[in-house]
Amino acid sequence: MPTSAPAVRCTDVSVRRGRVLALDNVSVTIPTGSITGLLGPSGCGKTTLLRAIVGTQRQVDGEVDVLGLPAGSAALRRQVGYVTQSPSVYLDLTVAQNVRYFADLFGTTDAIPDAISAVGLDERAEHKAGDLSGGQRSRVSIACALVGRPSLLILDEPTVGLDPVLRADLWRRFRALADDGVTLVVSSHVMDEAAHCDNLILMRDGGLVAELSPDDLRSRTGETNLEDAFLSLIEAA
Ligand SMILES: Nc1ncnc2c1ncn2[C@@H]1O[C@H](COP(=O)(O)OP(=O)(O)OP(=O)(O)O)[C@@H](O)[C@H]1O
Repeated sequence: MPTSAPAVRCTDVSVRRGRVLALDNVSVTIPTGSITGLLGPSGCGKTTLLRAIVGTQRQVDGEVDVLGLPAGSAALRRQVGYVTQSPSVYLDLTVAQNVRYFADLFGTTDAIPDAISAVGLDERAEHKAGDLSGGQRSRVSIACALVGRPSLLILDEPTVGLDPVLRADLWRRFRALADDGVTLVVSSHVMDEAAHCDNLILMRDGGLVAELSPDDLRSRTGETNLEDAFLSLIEAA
């Protein structure tokens, strides 16, 4: 189990977006070198919490510390990778050119082959992103984040729209990254993805429901199925 300082510590974080209290006094700790799943129904505040951690969310009340610095600090730009929900890739560039573009920004061109391999796109490296499937484009986005060799990788619903084989493959790759010491935070609204995570942050209506491991979730609720366990936790709240 990781013993170092947490990668992220959120303390009493609240965010209002328009008329909605998107985050309501949320405090969570994300351990280093592990996979943390951020789970909860659509609209519960997952993206807002990820944005607060990355430092792109405006008007955050409370404290968000990332790798020992306030979220959004300039020194974190090279250490935090963020993959947003919709793949942001240049469709007229090849996979390799997309990844190279980010590698040039980070000064890490030597990391290009590894980043492409890590998402299983070696054979597509010279294909235009516009000719790829939606799931493959998502993986190009992930490669663009990986090429900067981030210590903290934030992935917002990276497996949406992927078939079960690709999803399993991507989770294997996330595990390999965590084994290499990278901290991953992965959001999903599909509870069965929780089984791939070391720690879970469960949210509902902008609030924290629980912060625990999948095993603790099962034993606390007496449910083996994680979806049932989440529902049982909500009903008990
Ligand atoms: N730009 C915005 N202006 C006003 N309200 C917003 C804005 N973006 C999000 N919200 C609201 O904030 C709340 C939290 O949204 P958020 O995107 O964080 O949820 P989410 O859990 O990531 O949802 P999903 O799983 O559907 O992506 C929702 O009620 C949403 O309607």
